[in-house]
Amino acid sequence: MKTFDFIAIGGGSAGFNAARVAADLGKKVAVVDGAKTLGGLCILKGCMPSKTLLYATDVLHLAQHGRDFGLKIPSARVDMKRLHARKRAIIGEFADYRQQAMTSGKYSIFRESARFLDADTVELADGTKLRGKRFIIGTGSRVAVPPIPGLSDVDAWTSDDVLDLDHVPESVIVLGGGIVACELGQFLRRIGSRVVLIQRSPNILKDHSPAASEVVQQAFRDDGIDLHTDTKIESISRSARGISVRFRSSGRIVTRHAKHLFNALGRSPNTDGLDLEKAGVKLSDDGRIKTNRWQQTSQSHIYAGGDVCGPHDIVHLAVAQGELAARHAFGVKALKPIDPALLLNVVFTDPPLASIGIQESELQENNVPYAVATYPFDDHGKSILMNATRGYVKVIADRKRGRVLGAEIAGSQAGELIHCFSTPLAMKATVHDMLKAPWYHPTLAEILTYPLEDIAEQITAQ
Ligand SMILES: Cc1cc2nc3c(=O)[nH]c(=O)nc-3n(C[C@H](O)[C@H](O)[C@H](O)COP(=O)(O)OP(=O)(O)OC[C@H]3O[C@@H](n4cnc5c(N)ncnc54)[C@H](O)[C@@H]3O)c2cc1C
Ligand SMILES: NC(=O)c1ccc[n+]([C@@H]2O[C@H](COP(=O)([O-])OP(=O)(O)OC[C@H]3O[C@@H](n4cnc5c(N)ncnc54)[C@H](O)[C@@H]3O)[C@@H](O)[C@H]2O)c1
Repeated sequence: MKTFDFIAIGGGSAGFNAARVAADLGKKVAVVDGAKTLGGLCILKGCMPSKTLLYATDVLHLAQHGRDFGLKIPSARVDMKRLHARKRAIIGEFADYRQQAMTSGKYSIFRESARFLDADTVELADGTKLRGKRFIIGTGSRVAVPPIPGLSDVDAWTSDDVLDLDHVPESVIVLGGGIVACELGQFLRRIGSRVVLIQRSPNILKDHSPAASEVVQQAFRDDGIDLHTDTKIESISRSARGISVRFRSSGRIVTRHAKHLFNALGRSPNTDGLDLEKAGVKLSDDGRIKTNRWQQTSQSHIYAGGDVCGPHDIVHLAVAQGELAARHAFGVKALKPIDPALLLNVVFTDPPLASIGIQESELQENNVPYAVATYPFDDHGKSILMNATRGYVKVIADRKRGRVLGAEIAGSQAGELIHCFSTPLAMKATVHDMLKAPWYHPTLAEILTYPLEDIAEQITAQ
């Protein structure tokens, strides 16, 4: 049996980065991954393919609205074969780069799935047994199939299928209103499909404020998406018209038909088949692996990172968790746990949403006084000339000193603009500190000075 200082089970964002750090610390490392293609979700079927496609439909949408800018663009349409080929080429390059890094000899790679025999040993599907002094479990997540009558009987698409389309589907019913449903539902609509989107809660993107969700909801309605919120799906069935979904909405039963069904109802952690009980690794109530602030599971030498433990399926967090776990496992000094007060979230719809830090709902729940100011994009020079007038920016700060606690942006370039707050939040800066910085004119970023100035005035007036 081979023995390693560190074994990463799963070579995605969490496992790969944990293994890289452990190898850099001079440890003997193994990565075990049972996937047909190495690279992990983000590169192969998550962030990168989805953003390649969404960027293309952002360009398409601008071209189709050329008239608004005084341009004559006779027609702009998607060429799905070319878009598909471009996505494959880009993802192929990213995957090659990652695969080279993984097979460079820095650590041993085992292309099999693993399961625990006990807290120190894993067995691979080919029967190989590996002993580890420390482990990280980074096995990721898979699409969930909730118990909705009929859902498991129809051949529903997942995000994997939508990301690999090489034609425009005539019509699609999207189940769910989370990030996957919204990003890819809008993509489908913008390439020309008829899209119905059915969300259970009163708003899509329910992890964001209702006001931010409404900015995207209005854009979806204007795009022609048949949007239904506050619903309860009763049943799904196959019909002569393809797929039919019956759901309750405002006390009425509504039925919608489409050629295809897209299940975007969430993801579940990949814990099945790992025999975690043999290793003594415990799960939380939500089925994810339970970890402490150093990413240790209930067995202190077994760590977990990424979607398998959460609490958020966000790639920079999976990377940070993997790196932290490896450093902690080998006693690197002066480590800091991941700060939940710096949570950063971006939704790549058009317009996009982004938030960082503590949001108003959390402060209200905890009765924490705060100062807040918002400013609309339709009153800002640069966004007006860009015809990007939907939405607003919001800054939240502590009421005494004006320390920035959080920000929310619903509108053009939100995913880029929100990073104006990353360093100030990490450095515990105040609105006054941020106002000392130069802000170039005319830029979109300059809009942020208005809520910052508003809060500075609120504090002076106290
Ligand atoms: C459509 C889509 C778009 C997304 N877009 C974004 C985005 O824009 N930004 C963002 O931050 N996040 C995004 N995400 C989320 C992000 O992709 C994930 O949070 C992240 O990739 C998870 O990384 P991970 O290391 O936990 O898992 P993965 O990258 O999934 O890695 C898990 C690895 O474990 C392997 N494995 C599983 N079981 C076993 C086993 N028993 N033995 C051995 N190996 C095993 C798998 O083969 C896989 O390679 C998106 C997700 C989706 C679905
Ligand atoms: N831009 C990004 O960072 C990005 C992009 C894509 C995915 N992701 C991550 O991937 C993860 C998975 O995303 P997701 O959108 O698949 O899952 P999700 O859990 O975020 O969303 C699922 C949605 O489906 C709804 N839903 C559940 N059951 C329902 C029912 N019976 N009827 C109607 N609606 C129902 C839920 O209310 C929820 O809004 C997320 O955690 C997300 O953070 C991130």
